[in-house]
Amino acid sequence: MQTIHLTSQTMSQWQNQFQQQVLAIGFFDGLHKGHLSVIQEAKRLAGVYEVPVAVMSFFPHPKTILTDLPNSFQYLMPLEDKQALLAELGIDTLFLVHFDRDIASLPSADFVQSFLIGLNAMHVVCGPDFHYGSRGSGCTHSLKKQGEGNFQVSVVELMEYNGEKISSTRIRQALAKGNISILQKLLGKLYTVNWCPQNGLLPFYSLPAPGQYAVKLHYNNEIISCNARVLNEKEAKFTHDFNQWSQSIKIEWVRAIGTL
Ligand SMILES: Cc1cc2nc3c(=O)[nH]c(=O)nc-3n(C[C@H](O)[C@H](O)[C@H](O)COP(=O)(O)O)c2cc1C
Ligand SMILES: Nc1ncnc2c1ncn2[C@@H]1O[C@H](COP(=O)(O)OP(=O)(O)OP(=O)(O)O)[C@@H](O)[C@H]1O
Repeated sequence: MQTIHLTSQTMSQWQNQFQQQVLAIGFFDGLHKGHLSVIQEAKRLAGVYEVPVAVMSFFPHPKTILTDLPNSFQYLMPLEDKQALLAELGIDTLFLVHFDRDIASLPSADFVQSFLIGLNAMHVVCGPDFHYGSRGSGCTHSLKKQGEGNFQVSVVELMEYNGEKISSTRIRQALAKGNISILQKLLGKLYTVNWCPQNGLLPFYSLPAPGQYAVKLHYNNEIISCNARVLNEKEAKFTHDFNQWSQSIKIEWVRAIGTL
């Protein structure tokens, strides 16, 4: 998978540089089940048309740019994990739009013209609540109108769990409550963070609320079950001593087992 970094300043040089493609669009933090249905539909359509499939995502998260508290945003995964998962899913190109105030102030029609039509998108796939353009004014209806004559739009069905939308926000809220059991239902797999034995939690991951948890440590093709005590947003202690390990450890959060 290739990653193409786009900014509002450099966008003009990418116009008409790509062959026709199907494009899934959104931020996609954590790549939960709702995101996967968008991406899989894009992949399916690309197979039908026999064209490449792309994902367009943004970085940093729009909420970090459009708020007074940019550092309080809790990401679920860093860009490298998103890239690795998208590559595994068979995506050909990741268009990564650098989200800044210039992009945020772009009217929805201008965004569609240079970022979607300009990249030769022939079919765009999103969820029913996708928004874009300044003040998030563009929606699935405007996307269809603005794409007319250039691309079609497919809006996948909203994926829910227990009658509520599966969303990155819901996953962040579940983590903040230490509600680990629901994460697997929303993500389709255990929530995972990367941990450096020397420096602790790596950037762009979020720990669950303070408390005790059963976890699985993945290191050098070995899986070790142990317990974790999360002390605060950045610190946790583990019942397995891995201080001598040199590489980062993948930690899967299996279940909550009690308060501190
Ligand atoms: C050109 C453009 C301008 C945007 N401007 C705003 C904005 O002014 N305010 C806002 O809250 N979000 C803005 N967004 C963010 C979108 O509302 C949305 O979060 C983003 O496109 C990712 O879609 P998703 O959240 O559905 O994944 C903008 C997005 C784009 C592409
Ligand atoms: N539950 C869902 N079912 C179907 N599509 C979804 C679902 N959640 C998100 N999408 C779609 O996936 C793409 C990426 O969405 P986005 O990153 O905004 O996810 P989100 O979970 O809604 O995030 P947040 O909670 O941070 O707003 C968008 O096209 C969005 O409409």
